[in-house]
Amino acid sequence: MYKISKKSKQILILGVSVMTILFIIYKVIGRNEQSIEGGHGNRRDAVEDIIHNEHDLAESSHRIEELEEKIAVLEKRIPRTYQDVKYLNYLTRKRILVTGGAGFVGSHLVDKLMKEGQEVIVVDNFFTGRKQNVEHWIGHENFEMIHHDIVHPLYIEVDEIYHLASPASPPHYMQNPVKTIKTNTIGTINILGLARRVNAKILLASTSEVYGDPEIHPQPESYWGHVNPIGPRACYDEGKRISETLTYAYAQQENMHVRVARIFNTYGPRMHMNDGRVVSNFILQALKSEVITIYGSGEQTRSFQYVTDLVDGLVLLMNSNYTQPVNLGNPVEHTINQFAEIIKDLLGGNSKIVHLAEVQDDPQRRKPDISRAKKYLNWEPKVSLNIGLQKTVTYFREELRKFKHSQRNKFVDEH
Ligand SMILES: O=C(O)[C@H]1O[C@H](OP(=O)(O)OP(=O)(O)OC[C@H]2O[C@@H](n3ccc(=O)[nH]c3=O)[C@H](O)[C@@H]2O)[C@H](O)[C@@H](O)[C@@H]1O
Repeated sequence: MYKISKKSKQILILGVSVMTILFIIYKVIGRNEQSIEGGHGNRRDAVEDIIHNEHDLAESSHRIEELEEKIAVLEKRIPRTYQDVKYLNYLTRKRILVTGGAGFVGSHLVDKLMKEGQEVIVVDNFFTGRKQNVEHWIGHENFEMIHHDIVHPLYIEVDEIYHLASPASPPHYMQNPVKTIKTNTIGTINILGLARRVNAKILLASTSEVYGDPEIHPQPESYWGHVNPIGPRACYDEGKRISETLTYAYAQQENMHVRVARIFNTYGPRMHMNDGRVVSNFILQALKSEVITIYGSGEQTRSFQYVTDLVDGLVLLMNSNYTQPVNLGNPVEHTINQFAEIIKDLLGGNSKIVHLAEVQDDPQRRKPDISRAKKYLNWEPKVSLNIGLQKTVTYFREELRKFKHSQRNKFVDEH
């Protein structure tokens, strides 16, 4: 028998093992190479897909741009209808800036000035103002809207300025007190600076809040007020007080034409649903059969004027020669308890009245002495509380309907 030596056996085993290992390594490398090649192929496909998609996207956005241009052209052909405006020739027509012109009061003033035939420029940062308040004038040749925050300087040419820009509802101005102060200090300086540069007459919308929690009743313009300078309302009260100070300082130093209106509680259509002031709160609560919320005892008083009375007064003041502050408000005074009952009676419904915590520094009695406005402007309010509230209720009913409709659509979209 052929005998294999022990050494040869070892060499043979070693050789077979090496061959096996080499074979395994070869197989593994081969597979990897294959997968690398395959990977390259997938990536190439993916890159091609991306290029293809980008091309599609570019083509689609180009097509969308084309369609948008076409829509714009077609829209221009649709005749828009506007409320009638008077025709004024270029000698009598004024260019009037309304800061805060998309707000509740501002937009009613814009309506009045537009109908008079003036050229109106609205400046608003839309913090509390809304485009929908003035959308019925968009596109009119006498109307222009600028999205601008008056804490930055503004350079335009105007003849008159109604300076209304500032949040006015307590929950709104307290929500961002620093912004409220900036608007009423830096913002007012910017607008006074603009008035000085272009020699425009300027009317400042001040407020009954400059009287703070008054110790004199009713409040005449000669009263200096009772304001807590570090309380939660101070951002607005002191903001408006410094606005008045600035206005008269500019008037004296720069020989400018100024007017100051101290506006008392005002209500009407276009108040925001979230305005938070008593008129909108009570009406909405009664319409929704929710509880009517009285802050504190409800024995504090207010005197409510309808917004169109106010804007009539603002325009009369601007056109007068009177330069001292003028109260604009309705002197018919009610306690908040009485006002809640008035709203309940008007709307029927079964809302309950509840008393919540009292608001800090809430003025306890407020009623304007309007003898100045009567004497110098021949102005007094015309719209009774009953008529004004009915118009406001009609507006809020419609707002609620639109809101419910939008909520229903939202629900349908989401499901
Ligand atoms: O409406 C206005 O024109 C004025 O509104 C506010 O002053 P305020 O009188 O405090 O206005 P509201 O928030 O409407 O409050 C009036 C009274 O009703 C009370 N209130 C308000 C809301 C509510 O839900 N329940 C309620 O009892 C308040 O505590 C306050 O005593 C602003 O600070 C003024 O600048 C602005 O000129």
